[in-house]
Amino acid sequence: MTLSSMPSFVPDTIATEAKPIVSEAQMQDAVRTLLLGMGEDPDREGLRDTPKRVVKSLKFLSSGYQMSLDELLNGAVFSENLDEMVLVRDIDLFSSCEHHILPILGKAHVAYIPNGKVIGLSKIARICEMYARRLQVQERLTAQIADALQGLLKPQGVAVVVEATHMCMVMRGVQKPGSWTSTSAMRGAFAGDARTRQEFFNLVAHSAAIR
Ligand SMILES: Nc1nc2c(ncn2[C@@H]2O[C@H](COP(=O)(O)OP(=O)(O)OP(=O)(O)O)[C@@H](O)[C@H]2O)c(=O)[nH]1
Ligand SMILES: [Zn+2]
Repeated sequence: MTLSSMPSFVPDTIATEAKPIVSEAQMQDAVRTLLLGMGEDPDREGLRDTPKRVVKSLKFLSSGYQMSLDELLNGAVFSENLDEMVLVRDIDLFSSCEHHILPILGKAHVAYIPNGKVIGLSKIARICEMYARRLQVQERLTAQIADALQGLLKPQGVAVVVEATHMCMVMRGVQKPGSWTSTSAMRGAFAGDARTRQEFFNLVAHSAAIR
């Protein structure tokens, strides 16, 4: 099964009712335990506020679970009788891999062909951010961005390419700095029409040529 034909296999939001309530203090205690496990002294001056900082940081990096498409969209979908491709490329992405909670750093290129509706350009980047600020695998992040746009705009098609490097493959584990992973999700015309897909890839490649 190709990525483009893969169904979206993870719910858009995580069911809140099933989630245990974990207090900020419990989270900080857990970080303190991790520091002890790392052979550190959590009471030394430099680390005294670290549990608090780490919890704050983790909450930010997972804040995408608290966001909704409706909220971030803020009504910025406009009726337009256009059918030319819109591409926003080189959207910086900072996500966290769900296996190691280490950074995934990269860029997204997102295109769609309208079908009576266009979306505020910044909202495309905001959609990328919402899904990036969750624990992710790159393939799912890519598919979620595509499916969100497909659902919101019912466009003629959506294409998303994500190029990223995974710190879990760079700083640890297999230790391969310089390795980049490309994932794509094609919907509608981009999945069904090779020429449309090619036009998208040409535009994305052009972006690489001018950087
Ligand atoms: N498909 C996919 N795999 C990922 C992603 N991020 C991390 N991984 C992989 O998830 C796998 C987890 O493998 P495990 O063997 O369970 O974990 P590990 O012992 O830490 O593996 P190593 O990274 O090989 O040391 C690794 O191969 C990672 O490279 C991602 O976004 N997509
Ligand atoms: Zn990882």
